[in-house]
Amino acid sequence: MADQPNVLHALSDLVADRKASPPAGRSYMVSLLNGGVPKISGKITEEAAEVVEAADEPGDEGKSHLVKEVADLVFHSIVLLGCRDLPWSEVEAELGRRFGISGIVEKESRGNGEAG
Ligand SMILES: N=c1c2ncn([C@@H]3O[C@H](COP(=O)(O)OP(=O)(O)OP(=O)(O)O)[C@@H](O)[C@H]3O)c2ncn1[C@@H]1O[C@H](COP(=O)(O)O)[C@@H](O)[C@H]1O
Repeated sequence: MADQPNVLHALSDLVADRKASPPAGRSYMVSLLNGGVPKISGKITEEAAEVVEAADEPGDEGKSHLVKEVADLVFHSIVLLGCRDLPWSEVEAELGRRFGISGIVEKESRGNGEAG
């Protein structure tokens, strides 16, 4: 699975499956889903802080740590989306919609001021 390009979709599908039919055994995903938005949001806050901490760690070890922390953040974000019955494909579609549009232009189109 780790080498497959669509692991994000597979994880998103798994969240929906776990939500619909929680397995009998231990499942971290199910423990997150049982805690709902407050629990998952708390983990996302923690994971975001860990990404920031890892961001400027030196060398290859620091880079490897940063990758792991970003993976944790993305994983928990996918679980949050699933908790709200949203598939990862909605995020991809939104990023696809924005692709090629300057962030400054895109933010102006939201009607709430300048980017950055
Ligand atoms: N991709 C993940 C995944 N990424 C991160 N995690 C868990 O997220 C948690 C991260 O929490 P913490 O940061 O508190 O962990 P930590 O050990 O303190 O880490 P650091 O603080 O050192 O960064 C750990 O328990 C990780 O195991 C994940 N748990 C599950 N998955 C996927 O979800 C699938 C289903 O999982 P279960 O529902 O548990 O079977 C698995 O097969 C995996 O494919």
